[in-house]
Amino acid sequence: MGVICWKFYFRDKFMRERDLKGLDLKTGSCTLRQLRAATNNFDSAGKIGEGGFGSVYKGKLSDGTLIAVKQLSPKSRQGNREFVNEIGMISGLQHPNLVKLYGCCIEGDQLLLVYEYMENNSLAKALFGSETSFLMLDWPTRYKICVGIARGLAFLHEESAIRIVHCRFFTETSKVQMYYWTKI
Ligand SMILES: Nc1ncnc2c1ncn2[C@@H]1O[C@H](COP(=O)(O)OP(=O)(O)OP(=O)(O)O)[C@@H](O)[C@H]1O
Repeated sequence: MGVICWKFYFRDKFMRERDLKGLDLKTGSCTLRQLRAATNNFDSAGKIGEGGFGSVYKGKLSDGTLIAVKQLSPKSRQGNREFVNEIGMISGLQHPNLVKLYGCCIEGDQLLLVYEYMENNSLAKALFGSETSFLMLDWPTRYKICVGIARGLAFLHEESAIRIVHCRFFTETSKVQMYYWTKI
């Protein structure tokens, strides 16, 4: 049994490394050590969400930049291949209404994506969250949020170098920055 697990582990690791080598990444890379330091060793107190890939942690780099670190869970419904696709697709995309990808980290069995931190978390939490995350949004602000989302989607669908159809769009997938600047 142990030998089979060992074989699968190394097969997965090899395939992931092979997939990543083929990608022309237009993003930086971070070390696991940097991200451990930034997130206080992935302290559960700093966990800000859970998505299809796994947990998301708030962190602070040594230069003071706030970041959101997505950690691929070994039990992730989405697999290594989707993770690699996400890096490949979004690493080259830039738009004011897309969350910036600062870099990624592939070390040992850890797969991590590092994004700009969005102060007000997800739109879902702003609209339907608990007392601490709920935001009182007036109609002009809601309108501004909708326009931001529409601009981001229009960019992905029609303006970016590679056309991307966002198939999983929910209030959870849009993030709200300070002053209600919305990004997807
Ligand atoms: N950049 C960020 N800044 C602040 N909070 C974030 C950020 N990214 C994710 N989060 C929080 O983590 C949660 C999960 O995000 P995540 O992007 O992993 O999942 P998702 O939005 O469902 O998309 P997917 O799983 O398809 O990548 C979000 O709902 C939000 O609460």
